[in-house]
Amino acid sequence: MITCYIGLGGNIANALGTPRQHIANAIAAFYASPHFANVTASSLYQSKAFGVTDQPDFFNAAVKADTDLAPLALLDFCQSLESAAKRTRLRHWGERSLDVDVLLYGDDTINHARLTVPHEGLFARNFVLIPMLELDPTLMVNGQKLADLPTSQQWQGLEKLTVL
Ligand SMILES: Nc1ncnc2c1ncn2[C@@H]1O[C@H](COP(=O)(O)OP(=O)(O)OP(=O)(O)O)[C@@H](O)[C@H]1O
Ligand SMILES: Nc1nc2c(c(=O)[nH]1)N=C(CO)CN2
Repeated sequence: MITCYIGLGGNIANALGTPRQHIANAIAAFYASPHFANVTASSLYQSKAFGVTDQPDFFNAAVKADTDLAPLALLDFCQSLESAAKRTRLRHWGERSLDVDVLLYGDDTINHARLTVPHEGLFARNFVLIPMLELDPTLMVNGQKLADLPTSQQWQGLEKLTVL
């Protein structure tokens, strides 16, 4: 079993539910699947949209779990959750009903056409870092203690998150 971190996000409702419901359903799927053990989920966070800013606030959360899935099978599982939420995605970095990303897969570095791990932008996105740190305040990635990042340059200019 490998410990993985998954990032969840979304900011628009569709016929199947609100972004909060989509995230809650996705978290429930990790608890329900036989491929995951020791599942823990962060709080839900709300933040201003990062990148493309003329869109509704995002909801984000993270999941930590031990998995027996290989990396690409884990990505398939994440994408099946997006499909189950009938993912709506309007533009690059734009509105979406549900985004499910593989953030970390053990200590592995993966550079595959379909999968980059650690997830690109992980270090620069507070809506990813803060939920991950809630799950493990001592988390290290590539020799970098994530808890040190909020004081770094990359933290500047990002909106403070609200715990719901
Ligand atoms: N760590 C990762 N987690 C999830 N998807 C990844 C990862 N690394 C690469 N990908 C690839 O990224 C592709 C696009 O993902 P997605 O549609 O969520 O785009 P995005 O990064 O959210 O940006 P966009 O705004 O263009 O949608 C996926 O098809 C997947 O193969
Ligand atoms: N706050 C926040 N902003 C975003 C997010 C997100 O999940 N949270 N996802 C995006 C597209 O991947 C673009 N901007």
